[in-house]
Amino acid sequence: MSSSQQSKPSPSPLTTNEPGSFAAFSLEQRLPTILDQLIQYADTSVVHALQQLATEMQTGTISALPPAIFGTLDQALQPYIGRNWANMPFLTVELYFYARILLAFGYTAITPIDPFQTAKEAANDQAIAALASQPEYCDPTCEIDKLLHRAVIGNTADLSQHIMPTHEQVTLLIDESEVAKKLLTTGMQRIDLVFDNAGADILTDLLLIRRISPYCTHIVAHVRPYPMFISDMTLVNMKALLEKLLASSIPAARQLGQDITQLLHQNKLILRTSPALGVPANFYDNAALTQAIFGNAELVIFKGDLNYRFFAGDQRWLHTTEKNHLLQHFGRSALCLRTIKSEVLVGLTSEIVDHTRTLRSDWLTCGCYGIIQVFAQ
Ligand SMILES: O=P(O)(O)OC[C@@]1(O)O[C@H](CO)[C@@H](O)[C@@H]1O
Repeated sequence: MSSSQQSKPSPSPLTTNEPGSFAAFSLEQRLPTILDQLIQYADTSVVHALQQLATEMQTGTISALPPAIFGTLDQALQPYIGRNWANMPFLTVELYFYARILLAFGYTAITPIDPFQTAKEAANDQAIAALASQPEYCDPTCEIDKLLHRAVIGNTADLSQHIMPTHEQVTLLIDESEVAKKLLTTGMQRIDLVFDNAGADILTDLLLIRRISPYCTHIVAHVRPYPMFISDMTLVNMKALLEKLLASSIPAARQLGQDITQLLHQNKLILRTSPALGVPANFYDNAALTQAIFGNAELVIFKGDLNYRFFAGDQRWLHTTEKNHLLQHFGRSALCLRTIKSEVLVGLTSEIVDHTRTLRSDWLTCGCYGIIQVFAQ
C-alpha cells in the first residue's frame, strides 16, 4: 500500500442527497415499494403506522428511536434527528427505515415480531427443495472453489432488491477463489462468517461451512441482531431452517441439517447474534469493534453486499483503491463473497471498471456482477 494511500482521508459516505445515486433511488422508489408491499398484507392496526412512515419518508424528518431495542442504533441516529430523509447517510437511513417498520409491527425485545418471516421461510423452503437437483454442490467432498462460486450465485437471493438476476446472469469481476481456497485450508484456529440472506444464500453458506469445517478448529457464524433488509437471517430464522432441513424428505437436505447440527453440538460451529451488525458501523478502520465481534479470528468471510458495506464502510471509494488499504486496522484477513448491489467496491483495475461500465451503466447495483475477493494479511 502506497504511503499516499495511508495518509488519505476516508472517502465521503453514500448519502440520499446525491442526485442519480442508488441511495437517492432507494429513498424515492425502492424503500417506498417495500413499504407498499407490507401495507398490502398488514393488519389494520399496523397499516396506519406504516402509512405514517410512508408520508414521513417523503416530507418528514428523522425522529428518535426508543433506546436499546435495536442495540445502539438509537445512539447512532442521535446526530441526525430532525434531518430530512433526503439528506442522510445511506446505510444509517436504511437501518432506521427497517427499525421503524419493526416498531410499526410492535417489535420489542420481548416481542421480536418478524414481518419478513413468511417471505424468508418461503425462500428457505424453495432453496431446500432445490437441493434435490444439486447433487454436485451437496456432495460433502465438493470442490471448495465450486462452493465459493455457488455462494456468490446464492447471494442473488436478496428480497430487498428491485430486480433479482437469475443464476446464469451473474459474471464474476474478481475471482480469487484459488487464493481463497488456500486461505481456507491452511488450518486456522478460527474463521468467522457473517451471514446474509435466507434462501439460496444461507444454504450455500451452510454447504461451504460444512466443507471447510475439517480445516479449522472453530467457525463462528454471525446472524443479524434483528430482522432487516427483508431477507436477512436472524437466530430465530436459523433455528427454523435447521429444523426444516432435519425434517426434509430430501436426503441431501437432511444430511446437511444433520452435519450442521453435529458441528453445533461439537462446538466446532458457533452461531452468534452480533449487535454491531445492526448499526451503521464499519469494521475496516474500527479495530476495537472488529476485535469485539471477531475476536481472534484469522479470517472473516463477509457474505453479501450489505456485509461488504459493513466491512469497507458505506462510502464512495475509488473502485481502483488498493484493496489492502482496508487491512490497516482490520488485524486479520477477509474474504468477500458478493453479488454487487451497491456502489461500495474497491480493488478493481481501471480496465475492469471502464469495460464493465460500458456493458451496463447500472453495473454496481444490478446484481449481475459478483466478486470473490481476498484481503490477505
Ligand atoms: O446484503 P445483500 O442482501 O446482498 O444486499 C442488500 C443490499 O445491498 O441491497 C440494497 C442495495 O444495496 C441495500 O439496501 C442493501 O445493502
